[in-house]
Amino acid sequence: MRRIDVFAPAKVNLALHVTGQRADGYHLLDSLVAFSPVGDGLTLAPAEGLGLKVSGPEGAAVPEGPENLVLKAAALFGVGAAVVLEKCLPAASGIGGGSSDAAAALRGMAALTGQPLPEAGAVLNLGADVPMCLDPRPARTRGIGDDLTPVTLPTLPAVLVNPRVEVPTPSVFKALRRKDNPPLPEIPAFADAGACIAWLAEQRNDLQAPAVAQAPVIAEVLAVLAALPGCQLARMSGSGATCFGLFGTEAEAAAAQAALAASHPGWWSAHGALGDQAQKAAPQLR
Ligand SMILES: C[C@@](CO)(OP(=O)(O)O)[C@H](O)COP(=O)(O)OP(=O)(O)OC[C@H]1O[C@@H](n2ccc(N)nc2=O)[C@H](O)[C@@H]1O
Ligand SMILES: Nc1ncnc2c1ncn2[C@@H]1O[C@H](COP(=O)(O)OP(=O)(O)O)[C@@H](O)[C@H]1O
Repeated sequence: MRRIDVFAPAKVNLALHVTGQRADGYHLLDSLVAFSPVGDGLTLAPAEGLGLKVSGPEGAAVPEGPENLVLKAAALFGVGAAVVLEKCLPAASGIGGGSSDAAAALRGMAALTGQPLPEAGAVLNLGADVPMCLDPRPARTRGIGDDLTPVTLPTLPAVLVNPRVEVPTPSVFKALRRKDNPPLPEIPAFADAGACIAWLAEQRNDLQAPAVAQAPVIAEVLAVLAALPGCQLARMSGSGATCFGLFGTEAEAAAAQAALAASHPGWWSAHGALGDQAQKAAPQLR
């Protein structure tokens, strides 16, 4: 029987500037995103009806019913499928796990059925982060996350850390004081990872301060990351609470993650070079 495997990479907001708010309450963003080789795995097979089984180390935190974004995405194709989600990314953590799962389900269902991907409006309806996760390459994202411009970035060795507190995205946006912050400047062509990190250091995540106010442990995560040998920049992703540290080499990032896992065994962490995961995320027929 045909079976499709699809990888759903974590999304990282390297910078996230909140530049305005629409009449419907959604915020206008100007963000630079890249994708991690760490993520969730989906397997899809033909079936009479639509069904989902969730497994994996982080599976207990996500719903298995129709509210799971994987089922909402798969339902857009109007045919049955048996889907297994291997959940490795912490849920509601600012690295778009649910959005990336939904995007992977769309890629997988298109491969399984031969149908085209749903139109842009239906994809965006699943979540503001789903369009950027559909083709997981570095991009500048504007609008509410749906206006995408591909960018070329050097790969960025990184450590991801989540202190295991959930900060709901709506409450972080609500707590934001200023909604009319300056956008990103023009994104230059970076000579190497060091030049990119130096430029990123001048940018911001405008959601970081309101997230820290709701979950002060995020400040501790940022301080611990910044103190790891070789860490050149520590920042929060999305609406948190996951933070990332950027390093000069993958060996430094791996060593830093090992040290952090030993000193803070209660925190989730992972390492890998942020960049273009489109190839790894392409549906594989088994
Ligand atoms: C903040 C970001 C940055 O990439 O990432 P995460 O923290 O979710 O990873 C995203 O904008 C989140 O995208 P996503 O999680 O898909 O959002 P949605 O489900 O569409 O919206 C959840 C809620 O977040 C708020 N929201 C979301 C996006 C946006 N541009 N403005 C908003 O105000 C709204 O209150 C909305 O009801
Ligand atoms: N497949 C899924 N994975 C994770 N969360 C999901 C999924 N489907 C639905 N959700 C719900 O979506 C919410 C946001 O999850 P997620 O997309 O991981 O957040 P974030 O984008 O902040 O990392 C959670 O509260 C969770 O219950």
